[in-house]
Amino acid sequence: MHGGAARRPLVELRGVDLAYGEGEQGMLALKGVDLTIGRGEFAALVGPSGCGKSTTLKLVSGLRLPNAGGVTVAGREVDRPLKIVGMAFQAPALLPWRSTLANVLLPLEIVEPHCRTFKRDLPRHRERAMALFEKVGLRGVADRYPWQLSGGMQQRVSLCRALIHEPDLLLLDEPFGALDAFTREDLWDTLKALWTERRFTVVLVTHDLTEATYLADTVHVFSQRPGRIIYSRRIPAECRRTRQDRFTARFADEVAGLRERVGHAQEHA
Ligand SMILES: Nc1ncnc2c1ncn2[C@@H]1O[C@H](COP(=O)(O)OP(=O)(O)OP(=O)(O)O)[C@@H](O)[C@H]1O
Repeated sequence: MHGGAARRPLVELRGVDLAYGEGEQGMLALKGVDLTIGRGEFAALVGPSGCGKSTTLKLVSGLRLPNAGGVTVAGREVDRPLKIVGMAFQAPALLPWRSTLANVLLPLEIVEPHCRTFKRDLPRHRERAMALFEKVGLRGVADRYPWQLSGGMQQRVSLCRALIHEPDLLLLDEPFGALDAFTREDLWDTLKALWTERRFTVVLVTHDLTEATYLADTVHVFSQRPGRIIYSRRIPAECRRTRQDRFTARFADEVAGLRERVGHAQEHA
């Protein structure tokens, strides 16, 4: 089954190969990847280490171009880095000499077309950042520096920075991987609330099958390298409404089913 096929697709990969390096020195990271993600969908990419999940995000964002096949976002072929995406990674990568607010406003300050009117629009941007802070539980931190914040707070700031320009597409590469379990689970709910309200499209790379099952509409499992998608599973809505849903037999079955597929991919290297 291919999740999102029923909705208007926002992201499409068709027969995509991607190699790092050239000729005999080259290494094929992805081979024949087909993936469709519907507008407003929350997709998770899981699979064995090194199977090409992060590489897939690089292709979607235009940081890498495929050696074969095509990548389209919103119906247009991706042939250069996209400006309509927000991105967040495992390391929050905040600039230590900038306040929290200045970190969050950075994309608006440097990326076209926002940078042209940044000064003029600053009051509006500030207001939007404050509303985001409020939403993600970061009240009162605007003037603090990143090094004055906990790891979980820094990751919340990174999420705000990824969302400040109201992107249609949010790409997340293990954003919760380095956090303790309690903070991670709080952030799941923060992200879920933001997504439920705004319905941007999300592509989340994660090793955590509980996280994938709780957050995503559709989970895609990659094979061992060279990666391709070997299984796509639409997660029933009743598994991921509230945090209590994570403690149900239904949820456990979903996670177990995915674990089996990932295990199978690992065995068939
Ligand atoms: N810039 C690069 N140059 C050369 N090889 C690379 C580069 N980036 C990734 N690779 C290789 O491509 C393969 C896929 O990497 P990628 O980071 O996409 O996998 P992943 O599934 O995200 O891995 P993990 O789950 O361990 O984070 C790996 O073998 C990796 O070593």
